[in-house]
Amino acid sequence: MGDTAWAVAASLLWLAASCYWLRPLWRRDQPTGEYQILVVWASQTGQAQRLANQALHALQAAGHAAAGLPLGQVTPAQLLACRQLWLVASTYGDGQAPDSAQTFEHRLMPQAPVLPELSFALLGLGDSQYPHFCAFAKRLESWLRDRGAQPLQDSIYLDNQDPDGLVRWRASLAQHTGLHALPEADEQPWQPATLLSRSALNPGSPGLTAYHLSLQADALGPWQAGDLLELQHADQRRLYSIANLGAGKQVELLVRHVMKEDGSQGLMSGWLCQQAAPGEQIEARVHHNPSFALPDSPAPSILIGSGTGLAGLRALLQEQLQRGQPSWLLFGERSPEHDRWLASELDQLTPQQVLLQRCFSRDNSSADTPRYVQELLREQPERLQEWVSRGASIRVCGSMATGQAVDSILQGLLGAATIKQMAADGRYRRDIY
Ligand SMILES: Cc1cc2nc3c(=O)[nH]c(=O)nc-3n(C[C@H](O)[C@H](O)[C@H](O)COP(=O)(O)O)c2cc1C
Repeated sequence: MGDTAWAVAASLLWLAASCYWLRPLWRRDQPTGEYQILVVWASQTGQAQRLANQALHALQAAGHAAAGLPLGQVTPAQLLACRQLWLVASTYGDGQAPDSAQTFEHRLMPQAPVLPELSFALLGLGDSQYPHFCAFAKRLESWLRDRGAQPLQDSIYLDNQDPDGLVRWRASLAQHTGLHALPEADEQPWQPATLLSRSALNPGSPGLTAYHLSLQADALGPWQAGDLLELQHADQRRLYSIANLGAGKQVELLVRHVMKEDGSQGLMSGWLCQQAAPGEQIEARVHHNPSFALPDSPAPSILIGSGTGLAGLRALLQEQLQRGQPSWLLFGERSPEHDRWLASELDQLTPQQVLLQRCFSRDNSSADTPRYVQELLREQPERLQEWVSRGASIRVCGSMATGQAVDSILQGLLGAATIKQMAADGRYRRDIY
């Protein structure tokens, strides 16, 4: 093709892309959905999704034509056609929408027409220890009110799964569905799990010791990579990322032995990492977290994390190995001598199976050596582009600080729009804590 032909082709492409992005998203003449009631969730780690599913089952059991879907998949036509919206939304990051709902907030919300025929009930999930409590759910509420939608009741903002708020939400569901006995929350029953083995992952590390634990749990039921295990002991409950695939009856965790500044230890981690002897039992149940699972269609994956964030990434890596798909694993810890976690297992994988890159915050070998995973990533923009263009999904697991630093590098290297689109498509997900 000559230069002129290239220029014409490029202009046509640009015009088509502009028309796509600038097309009116909210049109009343679009084909309408068939459901009068929509139950919609915006969830990062599955809790909002579980509560929304419970609401959906209640509405369906009462004979309503209701459909459930994640906020990121709601189309303008569906919202314009439906009469009642039940919405459960968590807040993530620093007052942000969960990753999968970001496109909805930034692209669809600003363009919405008035919705005076719509009624809504909203349940916000959050934690008041964060400065922007339930901020995303509150933005959704004021957006709906601005658009003329009518609240069915006062919105409920749940602080850390506060039981009173949950009772109010269940009561409002019962009132609107006409059902007296609501289906129980979509929780798994508690099951006994026996501690089988415990080994230190980082003996001699300048950081707190972390352990690789294995628990026998015959009645636990299946789980998939990305799911979490909730443990209950002495009135304490904690959620941990499951570190292995759910084929057998043994569930593995990577747990840091938490020591507080006053010298006391974390109650659950103290029990798991020190007090419990092999053979002792604890109660456990699986929390499904489908949004962190890998997309259904096989593709490469980029797994980024630090510390015990390796747990969730290891389960995903095992799934990739089973699928015969390559992974790029970037793992950060403290000491190059003592923090090569799971080295005997990871180092024997072939470069075709996993491109393994470690970095250490206390690595003094040279001033230029990357110390954090975000620095490792920043050094390799071409490789990142190439993996993403091959359809790779990105999963980030670890501390909030790591998650945010990686996010800003990814936005810088791939562009904010690409990251938003990848989040909406399930190709970019974070499990950070
Ligand atoms: C990394 C992280 C950031 C969070 N940020 C906020 C926040 O800014 N405001 C808030 O109210 N809750 C915040 N939360 C609490 C979650 O909204 C709360 O745990 C919720 O139940 C999660 O629901 P989900 O599993 O559906 O995502 C945060 C939780 C995590 C793990």
